[in-house]
Amino acid sequence: MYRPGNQSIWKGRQDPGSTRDVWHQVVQTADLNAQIPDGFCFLGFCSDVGVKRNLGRAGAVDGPDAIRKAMVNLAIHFDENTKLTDVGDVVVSGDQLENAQKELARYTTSMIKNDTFSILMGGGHEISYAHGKGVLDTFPNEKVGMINFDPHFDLRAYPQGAHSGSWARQLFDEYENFHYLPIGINEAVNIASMFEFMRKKNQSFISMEELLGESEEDLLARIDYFIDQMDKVCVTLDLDVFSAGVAPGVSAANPYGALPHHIKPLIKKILQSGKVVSFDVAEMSPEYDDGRTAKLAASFVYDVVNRKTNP
Ligand SMILES: N=CN[C@@H](CCC(=O)O)C(=O)O
Ligand SMILES: [Mn+2]
Repeated sequence: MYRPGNQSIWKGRQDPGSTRDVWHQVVQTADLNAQIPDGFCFLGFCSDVGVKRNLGRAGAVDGPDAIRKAMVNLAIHFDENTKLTDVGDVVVSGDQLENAQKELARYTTSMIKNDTFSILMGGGHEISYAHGKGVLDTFPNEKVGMINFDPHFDLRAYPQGAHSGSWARQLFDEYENFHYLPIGINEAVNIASMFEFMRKKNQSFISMEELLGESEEDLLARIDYFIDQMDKVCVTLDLDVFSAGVAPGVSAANPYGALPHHIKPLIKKILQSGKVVSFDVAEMSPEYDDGRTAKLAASFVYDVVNRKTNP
């Protein structure tokens, strides 16, 4: 079920005389069924059905509003030509995850076709099946690469339906033009058959050891190598790639994770490739947060908007 953007959430700090300093002063709201706005659109996916099906900790259903609230006071460092629009949420009705994923994919396709940059906000990582499907349906004859910042491959089987740990497997199963670069893979939390799956599909990955230990230059060379072979790229940031110390508000809190400075320069460089059509941030779970994780998620939304606008 879709619901349009709600202007009442976009309020925050208001310094005397200030009219255009912070995001809540410029973010508009819209109904995607009436018009697809230009610029950047924020679309939430209110779901933790996939997390529950994957036996994770529930709570991500309220993730989109938590991220929005952390975005309201972000500083404006772009000009009047940059439009930011909150286009609301796709909400899972009951257990109807697959229907909601199809709906989110359709809206994503519509936005990309309009040349609108979609920033999708989860919600469990099942958001990325919908995100990937939306991109792949838009470009059926092009090589589409998804870069996933995540300790998990998310290549699990899904005999009882889609879930938060199956989305990449589903995209491989359904699309021959899907290509995948996971970054931050922790061997300890991925079963051996997933490494074998990646080998058979001829896909590479960057481990957590490499993410934390290799030079930025070497990491960027590996990422560039992947992007060079793709026609279009989309990015998903699973907040559980971060250390639990900086991102407690997720289902699978990470004892061996990255810090923001490991990932920020990589995402900035990926955005500079000019091939990125959309971005999602997944697994925001306010239930376990004290505000830290939502602010971290918002800081990446900030980077996406600013690096796309001032590369
Ligand atoms: N999106 C999450 N996927 C992980 C969850 C791991 C966990 O709950 O501990 C996975 O299935 O591996
Ligand atoms: Mn994960």
